[in-house]
Amino acid sequence: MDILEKLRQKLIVSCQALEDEPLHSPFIMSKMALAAKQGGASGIRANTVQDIRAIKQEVALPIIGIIKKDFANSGVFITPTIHEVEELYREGVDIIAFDATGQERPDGKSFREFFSDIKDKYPDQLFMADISTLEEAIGAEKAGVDIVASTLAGYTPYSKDTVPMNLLAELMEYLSVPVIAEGNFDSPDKVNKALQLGAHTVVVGSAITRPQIITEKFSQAVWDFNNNSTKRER
Ligand SMILES: CC(=O)N[C@H](C=O)[C@@H](O)[C@H](O)[C@H](O)COP(=O)(O)O
Repeated sequence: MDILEKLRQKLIVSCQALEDEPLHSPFIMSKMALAAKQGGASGIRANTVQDIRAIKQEVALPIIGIIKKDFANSGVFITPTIHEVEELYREGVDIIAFDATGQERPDGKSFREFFSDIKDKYPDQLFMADISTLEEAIGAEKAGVDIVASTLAGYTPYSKDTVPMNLLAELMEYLSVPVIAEGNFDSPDKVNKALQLGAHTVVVGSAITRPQIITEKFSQAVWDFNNNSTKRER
């Protein structure tokens, strides 16, 4: 069975912790991946060759690989240039994901130029386009990507007000390639709704693998309680 078929209507868990996050460590990400697998995940999304290598030692699940890299001259940070694609290809991942937004890229190329370079070089690799608008999604599909994902909805300056679920509904209407729901699908209800809308699969990250963000939600509940004037004293 091919990878896309294996992932159809399944859960993918994103196991990522950047350098400034408490769980930053390939070892910890590999254990997160194991926990995700035990909880029923069918795939893992991971950042950096080091994390991917550690995760492969721990679980035999399909991997969506990315390399995040910041450039001073560009807002594009998910697998931004052909160099990161080369690193991921050399390591070997089932799907390589990258920024397919309309933002200026660090190498000065348009998305189309970037994609045609990597497709020419690696014709058999599966490629996933992380987009933030319907227009970018249509452009990515036309360019020939294998998968489109809503990952960057809300993260580009011009998509700040986008509700990922609404964008997903639009993507389902206009695209023919498989669409992955990713980015703030942070509850079981939203995962269910995304699948009902026709998402090929759903990627969940922070709500499972970023404990500092999970804790914030509980802290907020405590803060709300303490700042509520109808609070009952005992
Ligand atoms: C914008 C950005 O940097 N997104 C990243 C993409 O790889 C990850 O940090 C997210 O955790 C991932 O997309 C899953 O989304 P969420 O954590 O909302 O379930």
